[in-house]
Formats: sequence, C-alpha cells, structure tokens
Amino acid sequence: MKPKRKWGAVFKHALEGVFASFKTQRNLRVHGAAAVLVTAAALFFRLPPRDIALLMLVIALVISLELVNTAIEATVDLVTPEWHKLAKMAKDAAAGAVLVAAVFAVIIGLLLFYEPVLHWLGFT
Ligand SMILES: Nc1ncnc2c1ncn2[C@@H]1O[C@H](COP(=O)(O)OP(=O)(O)OP(=O)(O)O)[C@@H](O)[C@H]1O
Repeated sequence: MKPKRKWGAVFKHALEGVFASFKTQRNLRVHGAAAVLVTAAALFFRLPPRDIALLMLVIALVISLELVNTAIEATVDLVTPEWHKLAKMAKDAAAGAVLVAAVFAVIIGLLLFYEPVLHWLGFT
C-alpha cells in the first residue's frame, strides 16, 4: 500500500503545479494579470461584498480551468508526440472549457462594473 502523504507535501506539490504552470503558460499569466486588475478595480469602485464574491468565484473558475488545461496538454504530449485525432479532441475541448469560462467571466464583469463605472464617469 502507498504510504500516506503529509498535508504539507500535498500542499507543496499543488503549489509547485501552480507556479510551474504560471511559468510555462502565457495564457495563464494573462488571465492572472486580468484577475489582479479586476480585483483592484472592484476595490476602487467599492463593489458590494456579494459582487466581489461573485468576481472571486469566476476568477477561481477561469484560473482553475487554465490549470486543468495545462495538465491535459502535458498528459496528451506525454502519451503521444504524434498527431492524433483524440489528442486534438482532448486539447481542443480543454481549451474550449477555458474559453467558455472566460467569455462568461467577461459578461459577469460587464454586468457588475456597468453601473459603478457610469456613476463614476458622471452619467448617472
Ligand atoms: N498530438 C496532437 N494531435 C493532434 N492535434 C494536436 C496535437 N497537439 C496539438 N494539437 C492541436 O494543436 C492545438 C494547440 O496545441 P498545443 O499543445 O500547441 O497547445 P498550446 O498552443 O500550447 O495551447 P495553450 O496556448 O493553451 O498553451 C491543439 O488545440 C490541437 O488542436
């Protein structure tokens, strides 16, 4: 039987996965930067806690799916360096999952920032 890993080791490996993915995946860095900017804007416009919680949720969803996408890409590359229609399907579907989450994140962001930005610009 495999010996049980300590919580510290589990946490360390998970963090290594996050850092390695940020280091190698440009899209993940772009989404990370967008998340920092959106969070700063939410604080600047004093969005209500529930709106900030919703933003945190969609940010976590997009970043998590980027990490899963990275894992799937690495696994596919490990299994086959050759062109294969199943490899294409796995990678395209994983990228599609990130795209769907990112599009809905943008829509949610527009809905949440629309009023405070108009107010700040003096239109309401
Ligand atoms: N082994 C393969 N067989 C078939 N198609 C592949 C294979 N590897 C990659 N592809 C195709 O090329 C696309 C890009 O794959 P790649 O591994 O280069 O991802 P990437 O450009 O690094 O993605 P990301 O920008 O998200 O990191 C895939 O979505 C898929 O359509």
